[in-house]
Amino acid sequence: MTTTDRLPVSDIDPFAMDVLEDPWATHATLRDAAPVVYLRRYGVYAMARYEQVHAALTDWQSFQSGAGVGLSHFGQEKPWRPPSLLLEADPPRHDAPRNVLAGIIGPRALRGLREQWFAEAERLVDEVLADSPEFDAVDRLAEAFPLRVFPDAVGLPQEGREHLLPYGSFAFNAFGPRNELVTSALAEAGEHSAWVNEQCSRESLSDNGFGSRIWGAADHYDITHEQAPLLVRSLLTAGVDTTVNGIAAVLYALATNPDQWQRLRETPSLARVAFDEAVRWQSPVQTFFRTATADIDLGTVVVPKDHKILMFLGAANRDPRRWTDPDRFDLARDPSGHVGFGMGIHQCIGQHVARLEAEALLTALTARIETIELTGPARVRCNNTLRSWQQVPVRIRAA
Ligand code: HEM
Ligand SMILES: O=C(O)c1ccc(-c2ccccn2)cc1
Repeated sequence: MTTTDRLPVSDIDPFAMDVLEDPWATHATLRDAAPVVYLRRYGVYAMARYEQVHAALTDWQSFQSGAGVGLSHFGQEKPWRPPSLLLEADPPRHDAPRNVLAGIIGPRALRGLREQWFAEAERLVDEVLADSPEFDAVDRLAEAFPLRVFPDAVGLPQEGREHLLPYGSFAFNAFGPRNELVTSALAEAGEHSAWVNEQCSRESLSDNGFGSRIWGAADHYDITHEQAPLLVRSLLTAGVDTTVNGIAAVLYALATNPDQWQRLRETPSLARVAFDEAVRWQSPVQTFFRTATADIDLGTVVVPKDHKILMFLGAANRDPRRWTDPDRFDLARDPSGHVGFGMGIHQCIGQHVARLEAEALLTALTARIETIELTGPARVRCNNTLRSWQQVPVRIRAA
C-alpha cells in the first residue's frame, strides 16, 4: 500500500482467482487501508467499508448506473448486450420499468405463489430424503428448487431451461474484467443469449406468468412494447444464479453452524432471518460498480468524473465498524440494513422472490431433517461478481 499525494493506492487484484476463492482477508485489507482506495491495476476507486458503500448506493445522482455497473464504461465501450432498463438506467428512464416490475414481482404480487412454492419445496425435500442421506446440496437443493419454481412463474416453456444458469453466470462474469472467466465462456455465451432473447418474446411466454404480465403492462402503456422483452430479460438474467447462490449460502451456513441449525429447527419462523443473515454473511453478490457523474470530493479523495467506483458489498456486510462479530453467522442478529440486496433506488427488486424461495425450502427442510452437516470441503465456483458454490457436500439425518 502506498500513498501518492494522500491517495491510498493498492495493487490488489480483486478479480484474481485466489481472491475470488477466498475474499475475506482482502476485504479486511481494503477496509483498513482507507475509506476509498485507488486500485492501480484497473484504474478504479474501491470502497469496502459499510459507510462509503451505503453512501454511494444511495446517491445515484453522483454515482450513476447509466454508464454500466461493470468495469466497462458504456460511453467508451459498446456493451455486450443492450443495457438493462433497470440496472443500467438512471431516473427518469429507470422509473417506469421499475414501477412495472415492482407491481409484478413485489411482495403483494407473490402472495398467490406462496402455497404452491411451499408444496413444491416439500415434494423436492421428500424426493431427496428418499435417496441417499449424503448428497451435494448445491445440485439437489440450491439449483434444483429455484429451477423448479421460477421458470414456471415467469411462464417459460420446458425446453431449453438448461441455458439459464450458464447465461446468468456469464452475465455476472461480464461485469468484471475480461479475464479467463469471461474469455473461456465467450464461445457458448452467444447460444445461451440467443435462447434467453427468444424467451422474452410475447409468443414464447405462457399466460398469467410474470412474463405475460410484463407484456400486459405494455398494453396498458405503462411501458412500451419495445421495452417489454428487455424487462423479461431482466428476470432471466438476475433471477436464477442469484437465488441459487443465496440458497447455497444459507445451506452452507447452516451445515457449518450446527447450533444455528438447531436454533432454526426450534423456531422455524426464523427462516427469513436465516436467509438474510446468510446473504449478509456470504454476500452472493460480492461487488459491482458505479460511475462518477462529476468530480466527487469524498474528503480524503476526489474521484474524477467518468471514473469507475468498485463497491465491495461483501466487505461492507462484514465491516466491524457496522456489525458486531461480523464474521459470525448468527440468527440472534438483526441483519436488516445489510447491503447484500443493494440499497436505494436500485435495491434488488427480486428480493421478495428470493426470500419466498428460501423460506419455502428452509421450512420444508426444518420440518423433515434432524441434522445437516458438511461431509467434505465445500467448493467455490469462481465468478467475477457472484460468490458461487460449486459443491456443498452434506449428510442429513431425517427427523
Ligand atoms: C439472493 C438473491 C439475490 C441477490 C443477492 C440480489 C442482489 C441484487 C443487488 C445487490 C442488486 C442491486 C444492483 C445495483 O444496485 O446496481 C440487485 C438488483 C436487481 N435484482 Fe436482484 N438479487 C437477488 C435476486 C433477484 C431475483 C430473484 C430477481 C428477479 C426475480 C432479481 C432482479 C433484480 C433486478 C431486475 C435488479 C435491478 C433493480 C434496479 O436496478 O432497479 N434479483 N439485485
Ligand atoms: O436487469 C438485468 O438484466 C439485471 C439486473 C440486476 C443484475 C444484478 C447486477 C449486479 C448485482 C445484482 N444484480 C443483473 C442484471
